[in-house]
Amino acid sequence: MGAASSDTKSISSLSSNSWVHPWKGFWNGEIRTPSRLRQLWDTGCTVKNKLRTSHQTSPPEEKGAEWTLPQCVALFLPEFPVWSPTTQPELKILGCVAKGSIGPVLKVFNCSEQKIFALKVLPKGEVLRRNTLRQCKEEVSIQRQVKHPFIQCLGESWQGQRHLFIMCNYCSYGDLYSLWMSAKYIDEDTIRLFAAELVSVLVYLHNLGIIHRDVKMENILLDERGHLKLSDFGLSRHLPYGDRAYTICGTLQYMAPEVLSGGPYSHSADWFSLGVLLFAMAAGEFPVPSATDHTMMLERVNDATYDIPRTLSRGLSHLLKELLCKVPRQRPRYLHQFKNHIFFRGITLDPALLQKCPVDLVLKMRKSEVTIQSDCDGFEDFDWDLTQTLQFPCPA
Ligand SMILES: Nc1ncnc2c1ncn2[C@@H]1O[C@H](COP(=O)(O)OP(=O)(O)OP(=O)(O)O)[C@@H](O)[C@H]1O
Repeated sequence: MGAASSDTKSISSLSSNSWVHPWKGFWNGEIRTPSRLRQLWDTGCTVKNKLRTSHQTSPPEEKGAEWTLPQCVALFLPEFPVWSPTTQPELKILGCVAKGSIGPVLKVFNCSEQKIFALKVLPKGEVLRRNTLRQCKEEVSIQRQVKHPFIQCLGESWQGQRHLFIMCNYCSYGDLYSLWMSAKYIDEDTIRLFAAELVSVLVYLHNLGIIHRDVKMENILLDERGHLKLSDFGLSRHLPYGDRAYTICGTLQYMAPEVLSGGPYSHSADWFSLGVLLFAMAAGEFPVPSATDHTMMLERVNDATYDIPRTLSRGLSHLLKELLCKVPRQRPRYLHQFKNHIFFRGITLDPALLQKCPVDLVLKMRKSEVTIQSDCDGFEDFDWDLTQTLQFPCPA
């Protein structure tokens, strides 16, 4: 299949220097809550050591006293609650599915539910160092809000001593990128079905006022019936219709020119990314070769004429040209525009009906199940027994 993307890592323009403030606050600040978690932190200790020694500094038992919740817990609430020992599921690590940008994605077995899940592990220190706390909370809050057959919805999220955990259903057929790399050819019927599923997802998200900002093959998982699940809401945000965003973020090869130039941009940037994705699936290579930074990438996108292979149908060629249009407001974005589009003639855009269509290509390629590595990127134990270690009531 086509050329591999040389730069498919998600980027964000958030300054790497700006971690200083949240990190400082992490140690110094106090958040007043009526919790009994108090006096946990002695200046200069590591998070781990502090938690280990916390039982030696038991809080007073005065009734009505106001207690201090340590920032290393409070900062991540309420999106990442602390679970009490009785509600913690027993998880067994089966291996590492991928090394994510901040932490690994693990395959775990939930012994109580007898079911396999994917678990994203985010080290708290790394989240703060990269100044991505707000983004992590937004990721969870958006994934909790959305319910759609072609979206990877959130199972659970919680925090431990040093890590944040985000648990989702496990997709055993991996992601669209692996399928694209291993398939010699993706037929137009399969592309149409995938495109229809993604159109229904993006229209749904945009109607909720959510922009995904990282639509790419690696972030689209395949379920056991071969249907798509849009995942990784790590760069998503709430953006009410009519509002504009300015952060340069996403994955270079998929970014719309208005994102590469620093905005203003809106939901239509997601439609451009879909255009790049469909082009790559149909043509076997990306419309524009990857550059090393966003300035060079912008130059390339601005100069691009898009050589759409003549072998593609008229409908698909039209759709690609429209989605890859450099003028954001001229890209299609409403459901009726897609419903009436020649490429979608004869196919429904109703997610419930789409789910019933078989995806032969994926089912034929069942063998290409995800390879699991035993090396879990340094992650060894679930340090989530926060309340057990502290012997205090759970604040969440
Ligand atoms: N529910 C899941 N089931 C199976 N595999 C998954 C699941 N969630 C994620 N993965 C795998 O893990 C990879 C990384 O996941 P994800 O994109 O959510 O993490 P990330 O830290 O944001 O990584 P990146 O920054 O590289 O996108 C995915 O490309 C996919 O291959």
